[in-house]
Order: sequence, then C-alpha cells, then structure tokens
Amino acid sequence: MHNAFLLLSFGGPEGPDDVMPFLRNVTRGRGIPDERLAAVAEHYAHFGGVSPINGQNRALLAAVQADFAEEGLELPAYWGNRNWHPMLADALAQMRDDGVTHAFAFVTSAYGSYSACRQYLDDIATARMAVGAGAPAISKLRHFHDDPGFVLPHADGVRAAHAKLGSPADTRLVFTAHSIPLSMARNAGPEGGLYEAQLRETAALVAAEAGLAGAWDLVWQSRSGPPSVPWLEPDINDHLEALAKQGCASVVVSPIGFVSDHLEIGWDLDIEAAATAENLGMRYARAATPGTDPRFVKMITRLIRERMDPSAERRSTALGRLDHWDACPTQCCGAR
Ligand SMILES: CC1=C(CCC(=O)O)c2cc3nc(cc4[nH]c(cc5[nH]c(cc1n2)c(C)c5CCC(=O)O)c(CCC(=O)O)c4C)C(CCC(=O)O)=C3C
Ligand SMILES: [Fe+2]
Repeated sequence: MHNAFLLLSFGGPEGPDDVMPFLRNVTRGRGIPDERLAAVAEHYAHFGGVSPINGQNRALLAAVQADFAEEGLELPAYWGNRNWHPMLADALAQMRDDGVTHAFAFVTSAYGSYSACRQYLDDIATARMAVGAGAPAISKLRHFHDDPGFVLPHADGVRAAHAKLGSPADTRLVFTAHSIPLSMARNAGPEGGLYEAQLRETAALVAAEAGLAGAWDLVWQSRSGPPSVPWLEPDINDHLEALAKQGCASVVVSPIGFVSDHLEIGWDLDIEAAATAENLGMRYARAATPGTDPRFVKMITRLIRERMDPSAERRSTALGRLDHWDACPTQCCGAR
C-alpha cells in the first residue's frame, strides 16, 4: 500500500473572477436566494475577491509536511477542496498518477453534521467516481473537537483577546460557530444533535482552560438560506444586543466553529459583529483560531499515527466525554 496525506478543505476564491463561480459551486442545488449570494459576493469583493482560506491551507500543508519530516513520518502530502481549486478530484487524479493507493484525509472541520462532515464524505465518493479506476481509497480522520491540539490554541486565543481588553472581570465570553439549518442540526451524528453537543463540549473545555468557565454563551454566525427556513439561533449580532441590554460592556468572541481565520471570520465577525458591538458601546475583542499553531499541526500527525497503529493506546488525549469513531455509521448525518 502506498499511503499519502490529504488535506481536504472548503476552498475559496483567489481573485475577483473566481468569486461568482465559487459561490455557484458552494450553493448549487441548495436554494440560496440570489440576494444572499449578491451580499456574500460583496463580502468577498471587499477583500479584492480573495479569500484567505487557500493561503491558510497552503501554510497548514507546509507546516504539516515539516512536522512529518521532524517526526520521521514518510507520507507524501496532497491538498484538495470541495468548492474551489485545487479541486479534490484533481488531487485524487494526481495521487493515482503518483502511485498512491490510500490516503489519510484531514478535513478542516472539527465537528459532525452534514455540512461539516458527511458532505466531505460525499465529496470524496464523488471525486473517486470521477477519477475512476485506480482512484486512491480515502480514510477520513476522526473528529477532533475535544483534542488539546484544537482546544488549547483556542483557549490561548481567548486569553490573548481578554488581555487586549485589559482583562475586565465582567467580560462575557461568546463562542460562535457557523449556523446550520435546524433540520441539519437535528440530523447531525448517529443520534442527532451532534453538532451542537460537540460545540458545547468544546466551548466548556476552552472556557475552563482560559479561566472563564462560568461566563460563556454559544451562539451562531453566517446564517444563509431563505428566511422561511429555520436555522440555529441566536445570531451573534442579536446576542450582542441582548447582552448590552443586560448591562454587559465587554465581550470576547471566540470562533470555535473554525480552524483558521477565513472570510466568515474576517467579514462576519471582524467587520459586522465588531460594528454591532461598537454601536452598542461594548468593548469587543475577537479571539484567534488555531491556524498553524504547532499543537494543532502536531495533532494532525498524531491522528494519522493513531489510525496507522490500531494497537497503540488510542484517544488518550481526548478531553471530552462524547464518543469518537473512525468511520461514520452509515445512517449518520442524514446520509443519502
Ligand atoms: C457548518 C459549516 C461550516 C463549518 C465547517 C467547515 O469549515 O466545513 C462552514 C464553513 C465555511 N463556509 C464558507 C463559505 C460559505 N458557506 C456558505 C453556505 C453555507 N455554509 C454552511 C455551513 C457551514 N459552512 C451551510 C449549511 C451553508 C448553506 C449552503 C449549504 O447548504 O451548503 C456560502 C454560500 C453563501 C452564503 O453564505 O449563503 C459560502 C460562501 C467557508 C469559506 C470562507 C472563506 O472563503 O474564507 C467556510 C470555511
Ligand atoms: Fe459555510
């Protein structure tokens, strides 16, 4: 068997001409209204049509390869996206041409749910079909929402953001994740509700690690879809208003739903939510995401080793109580 490593991510535009075709890839068949697409296209235009996500994935891939070298793990590395170049099917075709027969896939999402997990499995199946005979087998690495490699960098981000505000004692810690439709949230995981359950576990772990265990909320951002379809609420902006009404004057916002500071953070939090807080007279600081934190990079290497050697002590590092599994049960996350 010729093993490889595959970084599997969302993808993002890298110039103005990429924006609309990228958005059409993301929303194909999903009933996203044209007004929402136009609004999101403007968010990308604000940054010159360039999403930071591909650059962040290039940096992560380089850091992972450096860690493989340091750890003596000989594994060629590839990168493919769901929605924009380099596309997953092209990465799989390259692997086949290079003689790779199997790859461990690290998906840049820590959680369950259709959008964050199952859709990536569907993408893998579709890309393998497109490549046809000789396409490598792909093993998706497990969820890592409660791994110290994910939790500790988020907690450091919270501490640093809190310090930036002067560490006021009355600070409210507000965690955010991408909102998803309620129907998707109900279907998440083998028994439903997994997306929110994992996020709550991560939030509690990060808050405790950052020394703010008692004063946190979990809210949602970046809602899409038609207004008639219910999504997870409250939205971060509505929540900031509610907090201001309760007299809260200082917030740290930690986007635990994400692994890097991509555009949904750069726009929806750093511009939109920051403006909401300013209008409400609240002090606001946004916590960083793991990005290429060495603990996060080393976690990826560790997840691969764990999968390579089933006899080794497994999952000893998991900080939470929720279950982990290598292969999602077939009925997981509303699989078709
Ligand atoms: C759970 C979740 C994650 C976290 C897990 C993960 O990371 O995978 C995530 C990440 C991301 N979402 C991103 C961008 C977009 N998401 C959209 C639309 C949607 N997201 C959804 C869910 C999620 N999304 C859903 C249910 C939709 C509705 C359409 C559908 O059912 O699929 C749209 C369409 C326009 C709109 O916002 O309406 C865009 C442009 C980017 C890239 C940012 C950049 O460019 O830096 C990233 C990392
Ligand atoms: Fe999204």
